[in-house]
Amino acid sequence: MAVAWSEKASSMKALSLSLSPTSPPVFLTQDELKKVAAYKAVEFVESGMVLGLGTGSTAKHAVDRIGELLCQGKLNNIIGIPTSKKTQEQAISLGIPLSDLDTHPTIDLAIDGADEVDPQLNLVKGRGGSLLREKMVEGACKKFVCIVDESKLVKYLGGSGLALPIEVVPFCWKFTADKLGNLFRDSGCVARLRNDCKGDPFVTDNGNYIVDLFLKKDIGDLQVAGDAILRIAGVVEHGMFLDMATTVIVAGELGITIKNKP
Ligand SMILES: O=C(CO)[C@H](O)[C@H](O)COP(=O)(O)O
Repeated sequence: MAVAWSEKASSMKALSLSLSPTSPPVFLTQDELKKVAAYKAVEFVESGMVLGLGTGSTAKHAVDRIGELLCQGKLNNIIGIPTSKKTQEQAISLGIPLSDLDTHPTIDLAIDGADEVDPQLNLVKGRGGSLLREKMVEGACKKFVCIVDESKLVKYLGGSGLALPIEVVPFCWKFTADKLGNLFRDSGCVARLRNDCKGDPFVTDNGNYIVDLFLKKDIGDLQVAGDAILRIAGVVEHGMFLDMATTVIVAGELGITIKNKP
């Protein structure tokens, strides 16, 4: 479904879409596209749902929108399960009631962004560092709607040239990083510890580190690669979300495309 923009979507009031094929497409910024995808995803939310709340600049728009609809009384009895401390803080500031997986092990719907989306709707996530909680929450969902702007679409995971994040325990992280690099050595892989803005190791919400894998080419069977990564002692989780997204909403210059898992 390609839809032409009728107005610039800098505010959601302005976000009305025209189905007329004659409407000229309007250029939107990347953040506006993220907001468009996020607002579309929130249309799937119904009162009474337990919701997985994603992390990142795209998911932030969805959480804002859910808070706005709650405040307006257009949604009721929502329970949010945040995927990071940052999202937890945002949800609290918006008055979204929160819980956790211990209390709500089944989630109706999760909405979250991604760093890469391949044609089979496999994802790379975790460049924001929240991949472990995201995978736990989104793995517990009946429906996982992934929201991206079109720059996130790739032919194969790793194809953007950006990192595949791996969460590792801090203990002897270099040993683990070397093992990860060796695993994909034939693909020219480089493994690098992620640093924060002060140059110290980036620490996740779970007290772990992130090793970023820069893959130079297609690593082939993703399930096999993911299993091999998880077999390395010291690895906590990897950022490939395979066969997890039930729907991907892509906002692009020509409109919204909704891709559903077959
Ligand atoms: O996986 C994530 C955080 O761990 C994010 O969803 C991913 O990095 C996309 O972020 P953004 O919406 O800011 O582009």
